[in-house]
Amino acid sequence: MALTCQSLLQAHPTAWHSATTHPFLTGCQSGTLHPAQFNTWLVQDFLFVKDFTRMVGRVLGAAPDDHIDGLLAGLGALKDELLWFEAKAAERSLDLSTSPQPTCQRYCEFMTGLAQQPYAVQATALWAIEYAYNQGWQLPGPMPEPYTEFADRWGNPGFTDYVHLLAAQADAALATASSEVQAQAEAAFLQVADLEAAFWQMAFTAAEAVQ
Ligand SMILES: Cc1ncc(C[n+]2csc(CCO)c2C)c(N)n1
Repeated sequence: MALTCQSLLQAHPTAWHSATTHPFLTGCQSGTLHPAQFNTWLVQDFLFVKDFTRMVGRVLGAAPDDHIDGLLAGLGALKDELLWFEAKAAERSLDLSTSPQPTCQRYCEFMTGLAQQPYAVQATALWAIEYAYNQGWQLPGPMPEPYTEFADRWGNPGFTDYVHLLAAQADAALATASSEVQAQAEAAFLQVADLEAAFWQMAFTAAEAVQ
């Protein structure tokens, strides 16, 4: 039977739980997160999203005809996303021209390496990266200010629909993939889960020194 996004979630509940639940997110919800922790995340995630945009461009280059529309819509939304990150950073007087931390760097290198993988693997990783935020920002429950807009941005019905589309596209590609490619897709899913958990941890601890 072909691998699907749903079967990946069912096979790896612990890894996915670590990717989508973290004291960083519950700290936003309870109001106990230190601003330095949030600001570290904001700056590093801007750097991440810039590289993610390049990755989506490469996925588009590998996509079958009937996946182009959906990926183009995602790329269009990323233009607004990057401007929004810049506005949020300006509100907080944060300098975005900083270096990526090692964990962010590692995640960006993973995304660069995906270009060498078959489209089914790229589509699976793209879905997992987006779904991690779609779930992670919603799971703690309603977010108080100043985090409400962050949770709404990735929890709103339009973004949730987009993530469902990405899952359908990944499932379609996996349906005709060899067992070797399916195994590569599973490995990529687990790498995304690990990198997501590490990214939260990076923001949560990196700021301790300046608290
Ligand atoms: C570490 C990290 N992982 C996943 C995302 C999710 N994500 C990447 S780009 C984007 C905008 C819409 O496509 C979203 C929600 C993130 N931001 N940061």
